[in-house]
Formats: sequence, C-alpha cells, structure tokens
Amino acid sequence: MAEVGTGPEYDRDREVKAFDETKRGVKGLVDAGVTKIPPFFVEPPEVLGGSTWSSTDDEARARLNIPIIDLGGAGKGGERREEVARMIGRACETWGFFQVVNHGIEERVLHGMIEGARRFHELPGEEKMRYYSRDSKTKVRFYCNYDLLKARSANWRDTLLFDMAPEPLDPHEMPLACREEAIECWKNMSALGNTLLELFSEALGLESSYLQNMGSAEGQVLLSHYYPACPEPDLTLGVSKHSDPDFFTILLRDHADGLQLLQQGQWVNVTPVDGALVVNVGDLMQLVSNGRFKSVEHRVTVGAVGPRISVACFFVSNRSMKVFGPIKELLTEDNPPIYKDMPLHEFLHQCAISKFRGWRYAPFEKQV
Ligand SMILES: O=C(O)CCC(=O)C(=O)O
Ligand SMILES: [Fe+2]
Repeated sequence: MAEVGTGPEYDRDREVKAFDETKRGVKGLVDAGVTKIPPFFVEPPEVLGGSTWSSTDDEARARLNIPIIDLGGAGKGGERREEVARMIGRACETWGFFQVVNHGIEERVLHGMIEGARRFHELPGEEKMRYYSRDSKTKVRFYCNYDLLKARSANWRDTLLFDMAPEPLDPHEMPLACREEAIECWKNMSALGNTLLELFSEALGLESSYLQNMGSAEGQVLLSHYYPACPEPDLTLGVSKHSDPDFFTILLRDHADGLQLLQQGQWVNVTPVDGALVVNVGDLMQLVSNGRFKSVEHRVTVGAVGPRISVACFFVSNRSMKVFGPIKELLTEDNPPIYKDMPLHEFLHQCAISKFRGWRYAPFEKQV
C-alpha cells in the first residue's frame, strides 16, 4: 500500500494551497511541532543526491574554496585597484563566485541585519501574516517560496522581500522588527554594489562606469531568508539548484553551512568566513559579458539544527523593454556573440522556462 500522504488519495495541489493559506510559512510548521515534513517538500532522490567534492589532501581542499578577495586599497585611485579588478575578473571567469573582506561595511550593520531578519521571522504568525503576499507588485512582502504553487517540490525556507530601488520604498511599509537594520544594510550594500560594478567593468576592459550606464543594476531587491531547523533534513532542500537571474548578488550569511555551488558536476561547500560577504555573477551578467563571466548554479541544504539566516541583495534591471545582449565592445572575430540581443522581459521569461536553452548561438557549457 502506498505510504500515507503520497498515495493516489493525496491531493497535492489542495495540500499546497491549504499550506499557503495559513500565511505562516515553514516557520509556522515548525512552531506547530511537525515531526515529518509535508510530502510536497520532499525532493526526489536524484535531486538530493549528487556528489560533493571532498578531499583529505589539504592542498586539494584549499583549491576547493572560492577566492577570498581583500578589497582594501581597491577604491578609486587606490594602490590595489588594478590588482583587485584582475582578481575579481578571474573569479568571475572561473568560479562565478567569490567572497569579499575589507569591504567597508561595519560588522555592526551586518550583525544588525541578521538579527533584524531573525526578529521578523520569529514574530508570532498573526503579526507576520499581514505581510504575506504573492503579488510581485507588492514592494514589501513575506512569502514561502515565490514559486510554491508551481514548483515540483517546495523549499524549506521563508523570505521577506523589500523592493528598495529604483523607486524609493516608503519606510513605513517595512515591518518595525527590521526596518532600520534593513535600510542601513541596503544603503551599505548598494554603495558596495556600485564599487563592484566599476571593478567588473574594469575587469572586462571597459570604462569604469560602463555597466552602471547600461542601467543593468539600478533595481535593488533585498531578500531576508530564514531556513528553520528541519525534522527531516535529508529529504528536502533550503533552496533547490538555481542560478540567479539578476546582474549580480551580494549575500550576507550567518555562521551556518549549507550554501553549495556546482563545479564540474559536483557540489562545493561555500564555507562561511567571519565578516565576509559572498558575491556571485547572475544570468544577466553572463549574457552581457558574452559568457566570459559565469552565472553558476547553487543551492542550500538544510540542517536538523537551525535556523540558518541569510540576506541577499539582488542587483537587477527593471526596464523590461530594454534590449540586453553581449556588449559590442567585447566582441571580435574570435569572440563572436554567443547570445542573442533580447528585451529584458523575454530574457527573464527564458530564464524562468529553462536557463539559456534554445537561444544560444553556439554550444556553451554553463559550468566551468
Ligand atoms: O541563502 C543562501 O545562502 C543563498 C540564497 C540564494 O541563493 C538566493 O537568494 O538566490
Ligand atoms: Fe541564489
């Protein structure tokens, strides 16, 4: 006989809808004391599996850590500017990920943001639920999985989203639990994002202001993710394998492991480093750089202890009619365009259906 909850009598759509209507997210399940996760969170074994790089050899292990780049002296006219731009370029061409230290954001601001996110997600369910929304026009929204109603399996995480830019967000719309912390964190991440944009431009051999002038990252979305402890951590994921559909992402994490990226078909753990921020290339950057910078797939596993908290700032374009394609200055006879020019809305649609499938000019290995 089929296991209870998964047999033919199990109405998945109804269960998902009923869960969504609680407006309490995964944290609500944990608070209710579930000891088994609802079946719609269970990932198939082929998704959960996959080998993880591991090595007993110290040197090999060291090579399996994404680069940690010191931004000290990399400001405009700084003595390390060129060196840092080169390091960032190399990291984007190989890993698609790097961590930055000496980034200029005070520890107080980062710690405050993590604690603010914790305060929000640990509010009583009745207080949080008034922010619960699936309407993408809502600039402040709390939700459990943006694609909950469509995805094959749900992810074990809740998110609070703030649409910070380009239109300013009225602070009064933000929950008090993390309002000040989120504004301060975003201002700092936004400034760091501008510096990174200049460094990305220089790494590509372009004018410092080139990428900024394209308007590819003028939209900024701050996401506070909360991954509660999971009673069956081996059956589900915090977030399934994906690449970010933005230009680039700055990610703040607490001390918990879980973030993994895919390298040569195997998962590599991105080990937390005190005070560091993770930066990763998104799909739009891969497109405009004609595949030179890689948008690498990543995922988050969950643990039996928790929560794990992370805060991501997505740098995006919100000009849906603007046409994006490989930057002409980067193209040569030896480096012909491997992607088509297309309006942003079409690009995002393609990303949503299937990453890069069916619209490349040449066979292109997405993974390095
Ligand atoms: O929580 C994390 O460490 C990663 C989050 C992530 O991949 C995302 O927001 O796209
Ligand atoms: Fe991501």
